[in-house]
Amino acid sequence: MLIQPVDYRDPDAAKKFTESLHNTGFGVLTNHPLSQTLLNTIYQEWYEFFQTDAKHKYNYDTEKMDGYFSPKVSETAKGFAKRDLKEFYHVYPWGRVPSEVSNAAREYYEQGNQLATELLQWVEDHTPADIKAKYSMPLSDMITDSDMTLLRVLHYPPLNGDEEPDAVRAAAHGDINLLTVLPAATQAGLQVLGKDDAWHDVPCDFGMLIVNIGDMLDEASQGYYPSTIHRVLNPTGEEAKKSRISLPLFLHPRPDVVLSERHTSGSYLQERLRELGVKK
Ligand SMILES: O=C(O)CCC(=O)C(=O)O
Ligand SMILES: [Fe+2]
Repeated sequence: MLIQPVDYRDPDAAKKFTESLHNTGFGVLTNHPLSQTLLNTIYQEWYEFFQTDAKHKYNYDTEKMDGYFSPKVSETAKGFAKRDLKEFYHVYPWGRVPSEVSNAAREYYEQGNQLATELLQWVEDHTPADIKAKYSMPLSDMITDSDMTLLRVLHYPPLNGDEEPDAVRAAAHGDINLLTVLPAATQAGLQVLGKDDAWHDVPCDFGMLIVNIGDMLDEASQGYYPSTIHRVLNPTGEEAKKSRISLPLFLHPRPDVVLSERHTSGSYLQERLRELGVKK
């Protein structure tokens, strides 16, 4: 399976990009409008933040889910026994941002949310009529005034060899939300499970933007846009001595939005968070 990067400036970008999402659950954009300077600032200052004990002042709120998730509470992917080798911080528009970092993450949240909104419109415009007829409302309306979209700043620490056997940076999982927007991280490692049942590297050259479908859009589109399983591999050799920082933005609808006959966005999220072991 080859995920073919699409140039955001191509007049046919929306068509090519949504075809890729339909066929693979993933799409990759080049020449996207997100500021690389802003991304570099975030990678640098949050890397430094994760090196300090200050992070513990912001331990995550078990109800609202904003704040810092240490490696001890980090997610266990559905069906796995070992926790992922990662720590992360959830930024919500109404939530806490550490005083140790600048406003860059909030600025990026705005930019990322705007682009995600445009890409969701592409998805909607290229949904076949029979599938579209089953959306409870236009996709763009599902996110209007939503304050559930979250920016996750992820730090995968260097591996020192005493990790539990079988523990990986991110075990195979699908995302919960509608769409995920993920700028190329500071290191390779992201792979997607193809229809051929083999793992494939996701193109991740510097400056690329990776977008993938989450379970909520899979549910609402009855699988037309498939949520695809992905993982982050442990690096080896010299790469293992380095941290990896990545920055997924998870686009979420309002909790009251009806996704399907079975689920609202709210009921779906609560079920999935319990499965991940981060919520009781
Ligand atoms: O770090 C990455 O490249 C991907 C992270 C991811 O899949 C997630 O947090 O859901
Ligand atoms: Fe993911």
